[in-house]
Amino acid sequence: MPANGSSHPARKHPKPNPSGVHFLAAPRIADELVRSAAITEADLVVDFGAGHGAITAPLARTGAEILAVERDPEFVRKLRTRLSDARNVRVIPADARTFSLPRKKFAVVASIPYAVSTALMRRLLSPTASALDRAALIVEWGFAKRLSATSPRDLETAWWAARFELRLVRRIPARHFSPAPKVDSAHLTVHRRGKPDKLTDRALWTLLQAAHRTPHAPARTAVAFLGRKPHRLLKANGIDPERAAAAVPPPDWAALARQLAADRSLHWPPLPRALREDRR
Ligand SMILES: C[S@@+](CC[C@H](N)C(=O)[O-])C[C@H]1O[C@@H](n2cnc3c(N)ncnc32)[C@H](O)[C@@H]1O
Repeated sequence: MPANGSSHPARKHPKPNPSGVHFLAAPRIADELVRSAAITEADLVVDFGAGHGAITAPLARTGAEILAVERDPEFVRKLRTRLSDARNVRVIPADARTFSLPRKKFAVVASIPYAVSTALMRRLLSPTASALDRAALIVEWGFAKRLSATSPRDLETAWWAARFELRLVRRIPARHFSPAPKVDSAHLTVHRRGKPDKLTDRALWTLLQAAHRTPHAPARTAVAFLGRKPHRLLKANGIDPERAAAAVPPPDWAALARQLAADRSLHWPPLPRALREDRR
């Protein structure tokens, strides 16, 4: 075993790796990842792209029920051998993009393959029916920066950030993976902000859509359609009416949506199907 404590020695020079498989070669980072998700015996946890079990093994030690999802049959075989004593781990040969997500509350702790990051986050964070409670993820650095930005750059990210707290915990240098990828990664945590009712979700989506239709226009123009006094409405909710609509933090739009949803004289269009259920 190499000095870094991994069974997969880190290479000095990145080799071409078209499959995008980068094994975590730092057990300390895997432990931190698991700890940051506060996993207990009561949890159901999915590890997407389990590989050789760098994250599955410390997850197994928490006593939680673990679903280790892996697409590569060779890795599945090795992982089953490695974790044959762990009765709380089920190794599932499946594609993360089509695997049936649990219907009961679950957490995700995983180093997700870069190539499927967006598709997977969309499945986990977009549908109101998603039972995801929290996640601790290793993702590509740029992706983590984009997701955790105070002002999301697009409507989809704003929807995610309004309903989940997306926090960049720290940068993880490429040297901690084997083979080392070209770019650094990040430890990103995800926590559900609460379970809003259906009307609040509909009001939120309508507000975010309006804000991102003309992202640079002042927030007051985004709420003009409501036919209320935009200045007063926004100020009462701690939103600067002159601030660019897309720069208003999504949780502020969510607070406004909660208030507006309580007003039964207002009507909100239904959510698109992709925001109600998982469309694999
Ligand atoms: C970045 S590696 C992480 C491996 C391991 N979790 C670790 O941290 O060392 C990504 C893993 O995801 C697997 N993978 C790639 N695409 C996948 C997909 N669509 N569904 C499931 N697993 C996938 C790869 O085979 C690989 O094992």
